[in-house]
Amino acid sequence: MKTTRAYAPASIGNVSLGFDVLGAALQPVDGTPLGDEVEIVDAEQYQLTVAGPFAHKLPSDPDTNIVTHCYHYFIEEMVKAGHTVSPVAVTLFKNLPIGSGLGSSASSIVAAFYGLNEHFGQPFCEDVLLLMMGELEGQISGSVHYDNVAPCYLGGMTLMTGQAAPVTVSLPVIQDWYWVICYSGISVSTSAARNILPKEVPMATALTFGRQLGIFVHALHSGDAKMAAGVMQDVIAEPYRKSLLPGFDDARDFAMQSGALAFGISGSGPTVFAVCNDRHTAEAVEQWLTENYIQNEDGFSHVCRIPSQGACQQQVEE
Ligand SMILES: Nc1ncnc2c1ncn2[C@@H]1O[C@H](COP(=O)(O)OP(=O)(O)O)[C@@H](O)[C@H]1O
Ligand SMILES: N[C@@H](CCOP(=O)(O)O)C(=O)O
Repeated sequence: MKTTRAYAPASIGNVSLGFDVLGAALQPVDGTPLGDEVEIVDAEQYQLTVAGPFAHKLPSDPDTNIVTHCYHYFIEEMVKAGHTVSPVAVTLFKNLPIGSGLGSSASSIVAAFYGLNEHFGQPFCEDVLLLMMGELEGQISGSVHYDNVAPCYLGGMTLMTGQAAPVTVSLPVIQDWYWVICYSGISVSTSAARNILPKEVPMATALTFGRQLGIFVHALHSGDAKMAAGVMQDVIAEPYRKSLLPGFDDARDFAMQSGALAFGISGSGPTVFAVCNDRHTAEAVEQWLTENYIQNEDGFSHVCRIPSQGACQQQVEE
């Protein structure tokens, strides 16, 4: 019986300066896995089982789990494309907290689509899979955005093109940077955090957004870390969303005074991230955030790098 196991990492959406168009995959430096996993096995009929530390926070009806939606969508597309299909049973290992700002739904979606594509012999190419992933992410958050699914699937830091092919391009990353992330333990719904944003932005904000994104991409390509960090401010979402994040301003003040190069909200929060030049500063910021930003036993923090690999297959235990 064929079994496929797939892992898809956590990610930072927006990265402060690229609302909905910029994202980065995450990998803790200590090697701890930080992402959802799926195991897919040939079966008589479709069935979803959930396991893992955050499984109990998922909707109890498997039909409302995003992984089930991914399965039906994938199978429909296979049939439309003339492929033969056979049912599978899926186990989702829900390792990422829901509503955390770490691309939790994206991680489940990417693990499911990537795993199914591998299981069925890669019927779909990268861009087609990405379009499917974005579509499903849109069903959860209320609008299609690729800033979590793209880095989660492909790894690295990715910039969305707004085109069907390529959906995304990979940016160079500053290899020296450490990315501290801290999840406070509370849940913030992405769709609610989108609804509090104004539907239009003033001209001055649009000009700042465009300038920052252009300069950031230029700085990454020329390896200018100082210039890149200098434009990592969120003029679109953070001014509104930080009211949903208790302790946000204190956390930013501490991180910046401690030598962090940038600080912001990961996705729609409540996870925050700090960019640091060296491991010592990163560990000091992580320790402070652990002691002061975390609000309950679900919270955690990690010092991370941006991995070049995104979703991957894992060895199946016999
Ligand atoms: N496999 C899944 N992973 C995460 N959320 C899921 C999953 N299946 C269904 N959901 C539902 O989707 C919504 C995800 O909320 P959202 O705030 O977008 O999470 P996140 O920002 O962590 O991706 C929640 O209502 C959750 O119950
Ligand atoms: N660009 C999106 C990113 C949401 O990320 P999540 O991890 O909170 O789902 C947004 O800012 O709404």
